[in-house]
Amino acid sequence: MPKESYFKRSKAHYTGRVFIILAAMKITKLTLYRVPPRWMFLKIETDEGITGWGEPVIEGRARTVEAAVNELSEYLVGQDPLRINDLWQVMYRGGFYRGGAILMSAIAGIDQALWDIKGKALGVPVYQLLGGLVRDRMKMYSWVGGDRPADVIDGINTLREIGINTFKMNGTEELGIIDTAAAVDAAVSRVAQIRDTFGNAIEFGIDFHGRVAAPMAKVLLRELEPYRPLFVEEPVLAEQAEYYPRLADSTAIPLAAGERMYSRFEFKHVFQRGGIAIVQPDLSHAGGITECVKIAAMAEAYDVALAPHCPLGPVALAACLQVDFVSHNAVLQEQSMGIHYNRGAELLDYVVNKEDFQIIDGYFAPLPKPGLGVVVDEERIVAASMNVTDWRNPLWRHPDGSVAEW
Ligand SMILES: O=C(O)[C@H](O)[C@@H](O)[C@@H](O)[C@H](O)CO
Ligand SMILES: [Mg+2]
Repeated sequence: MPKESYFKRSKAHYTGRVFIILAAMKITKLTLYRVPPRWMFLKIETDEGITGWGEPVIEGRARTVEAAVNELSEYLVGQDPLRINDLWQVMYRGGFYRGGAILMSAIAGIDQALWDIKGKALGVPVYQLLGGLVRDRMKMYSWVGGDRPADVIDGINTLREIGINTFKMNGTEELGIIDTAAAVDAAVSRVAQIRDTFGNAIEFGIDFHGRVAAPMAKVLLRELEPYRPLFVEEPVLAEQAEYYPRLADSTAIPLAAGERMYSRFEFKHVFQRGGIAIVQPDLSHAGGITECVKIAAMAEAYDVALAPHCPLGPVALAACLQVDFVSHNAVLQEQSMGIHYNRGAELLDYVVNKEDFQIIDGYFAPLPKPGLGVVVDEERIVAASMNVTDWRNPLWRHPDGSVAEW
């Protein structure tokens, strides 16, 4: 049992005349665990016996993020974990270079663990520290169809049996900058089949997954429009963000993006240019809770919805839900249960309080426990980290042998 928490101890010394400032809590150790299927958990320990957990990872580059977290820990050990804002600014600004997938994912996982510590020290869920609940439950969605979107109908039928009615799938397989009518027809017929089978009883987003170049995005959006997908995600790669407003002008389908943008300073250009109806920052890639609540607030000012990206593990999902429950514009939460990447471990395999992640009629309830609200099975994490292979995303090539976007 952790020693009496920092704040309780401090309160006990409030004499009415003087508040004896006790030595602040200190970070004592950071430990990383790479585990199947492709996740990495971070444990931050303190001298008060309170431990926080985070999930810093870039899928396929876990060891690179591990190195970044270890470099940041040189500063963090000995610091007060409750000074989250200052530590975030030091991690972001203190190394001169900033931003990008690796550094922002390292900061994200550390930030998640710091919020976990703070909530545990005060005995409240993180959402209470961010102003309390803005909703009573949070709508979620599930992946169907895998990398090469096949048998989506079976996948949808199976998940509907447990009350899920909102889905996401890949829109295409490899697609050339300019591709054929047959490739377009394959993408459209799959979506037509969903609407034919389920009508409006279900909703679905289509992830172009960065596989579609601007010329083909315009063609596909036009052909998909009659089937009214809930959104089209990453209609083009984030580095082609200048196309978002132009593509948005060509379609009524809401466009979504954000998993490959890593800070407010990237999202602000998207907000200013317009075109994106739903932003999808990833709580484990975009600087963590501290940064994503700011992105959510910016989005709300532009009447843009929030749907945090989360194909990862339970700590990342818990961090997403803490932001969802304080953000008025949060509309949908991705989660990785049954996702085609989860080979070797499933979403809740490392979680003790599985019941808190129950999906009821396609919704999550607020996580009730202090901190992020996830109680990890540390023994299982440590054991799994002993025998882990490095996950890599597939390398796709076009028929002519050139590299294709996966
Ligand atoms: O929307 C999603 O979940 C993502 O596009 C997801 O498929 C990728 O981020 C994948 O995790 C990269 O390795
Ligand atoms: Mg995506």
